[in-house]
Amino acid sequence: MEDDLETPYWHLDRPSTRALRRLPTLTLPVLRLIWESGRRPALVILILQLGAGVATASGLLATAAVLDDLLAAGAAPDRLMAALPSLVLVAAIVALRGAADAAVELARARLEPALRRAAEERLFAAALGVQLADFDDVDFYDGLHRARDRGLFHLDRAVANTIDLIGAACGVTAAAVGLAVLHPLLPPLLAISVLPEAWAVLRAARRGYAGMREMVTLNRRVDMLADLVTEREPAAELRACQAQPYVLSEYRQVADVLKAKETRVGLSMARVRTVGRAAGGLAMAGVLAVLGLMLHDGWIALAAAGTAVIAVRVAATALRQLAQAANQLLEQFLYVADYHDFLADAEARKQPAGGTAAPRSPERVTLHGVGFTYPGSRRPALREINLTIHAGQTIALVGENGSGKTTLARLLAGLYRPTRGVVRWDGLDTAELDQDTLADRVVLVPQQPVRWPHDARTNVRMGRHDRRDPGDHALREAAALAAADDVVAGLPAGWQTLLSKQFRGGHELSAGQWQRLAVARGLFRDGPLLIWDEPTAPLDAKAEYAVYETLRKIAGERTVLLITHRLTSVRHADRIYLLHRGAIAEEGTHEELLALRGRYAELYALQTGTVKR
Ligand SMILES: Nc1ncnc2c1ncn2[C@@H]1O[C@H](COP(=O)(O)OP(=O)(O)OP(=O)(O)O)[C@@H](O)[C@H]1O
Repeated sequence: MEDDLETPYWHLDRPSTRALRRLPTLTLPVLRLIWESGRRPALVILILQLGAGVATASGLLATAAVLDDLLAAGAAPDRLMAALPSLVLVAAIVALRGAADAAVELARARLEPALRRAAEERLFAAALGVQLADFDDVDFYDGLHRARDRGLFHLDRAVANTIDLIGAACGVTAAAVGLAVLHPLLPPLLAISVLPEAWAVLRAARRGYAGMREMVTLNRRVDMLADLVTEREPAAELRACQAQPYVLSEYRQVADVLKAKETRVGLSMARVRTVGRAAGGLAMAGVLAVLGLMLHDGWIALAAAGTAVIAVRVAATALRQLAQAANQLLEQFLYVADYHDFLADAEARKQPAGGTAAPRSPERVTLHGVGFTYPGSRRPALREINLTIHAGQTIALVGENGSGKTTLARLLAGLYRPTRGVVRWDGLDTAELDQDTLADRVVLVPQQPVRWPHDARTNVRMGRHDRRDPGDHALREAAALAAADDVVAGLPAGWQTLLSKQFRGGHELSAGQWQRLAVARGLFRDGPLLIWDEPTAPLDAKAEYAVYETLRKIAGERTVLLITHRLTSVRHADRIYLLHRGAIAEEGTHEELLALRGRYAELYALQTGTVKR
């Protein structure tokens, strides 16, 4: 198990040091995103941070003036009166700084949601813009999930940290400038006083970063287990298999290793910080001693020395914040790099828009020597497929599990592009057709339809969401033809019933009821080429009969491609293709295939109980 944890099969994302090296180049896209999504609040924040820096520097100088007046010779009331204007100035600057900090908070409240929204939309648009085959590409899929689950989250925090970083940098600079004005020797003294702690913070950051890289895969495994334990989908089977103890023990194995690693890294970071703090204390004592000497030898006035002590403390605090923000940014940029890599990858995969419009209602769909291999697979899922479908025909695809039926249906629907050969619509290569118009002509009712977490109406209308349907006539007709009207009639709020148990008031349907809605969705979509992939598998006999009646009614007006394991349902098809291991093994009408006495005849005999023993 330990070995499995170190080199696990679920280790898809290899953590790398690239983010560290790419830090400068990664900052640019983040800044661009800030600029594009929240220019005004970003500018306000920048100006306010600079203003706060100037206020800090002037505050220090005004403090020096106050001390100067207070420490001058003369009666105490006179000295106080002399210091009063500078005191008022210090108070005003402190108030201004406070106001600037509050205004930064307000601007942040505007910037961060705007940025999150923009980043999310980019990710969604990129994911929606790629082709189906990209989702079968493990690298792409993993990149998408890293970008979604961690990239977005850390992008948000990276922006917050960038703001803190700028604020802290302004604070350090302001303190250094204030000190330089008091005496040119003071900024180097400041540097000496903060160096040990800066070293410690950076060193601790590097250890934390290295530890985080080690733990990426373990955390990923815990995330996977968390999904398994908390999601609704696996909940039933997990319990039915009584797999709870197994899942919990698997969690413990990973979590124990994770805990040990986290503790080791945490302790090591704490040790480095403690050493840094101790060294920082010593350095500060040294600085104070040097200040004392300067004071003793008359290099610096008492008031300036007092201010210098305040300035060094201000700078040390700001520097600590700066190092902390930089430290967190190092980690966050690793994930931000994932986000940007995903966007770049999706952009490269995006299909160029345009091309010739697909025929409105193709007369002939032909496949010439078509083959298809899934990304990352060695064995082709389809080989040398040659077939022609004429308008108005009903074609059936049959064959054993895994023989390639769904893959072929998706190729015909234009969802996959052949890796060999060509698909033509009326002689036109579909790869060169405008993909939007191609998709527009196709209706696909898939094997596992989406259960849209919306109301029943939207579930059906989603087939063609922009279809105008005054009075819901088409909606009701599609529902009646798919035997989905009964389902809707039984819902507590009819068409308005929310179909998702994940939300309050949601209603759950049975597998067959969902399937009826999916068939209704396909009928509502309407189009010249209908592809039905196992449309009736979970349906009861009555609903199945209704669906096949509908199919028979619309056959002739539409071209229908039907995939099913129930051979009795395809007897009337104009042509039946039997797939075996990705190739067409037999083809013909039902009678021709029976006469062949091959695989089809054997399967048919098995299903109808007429098999000879
Ligand atoms: N997303 C995928 N990535 C890689 N290989 C896949 C993918 N989907 C299917 N395959 C493989 O392609 C082959 C054909 O699968 P396909 O789903 O087309 O079969 P099918 O005939 O529709 O099966 P069934 O009757 O079980 O629905 C199978 O060997 C399967 O393992």
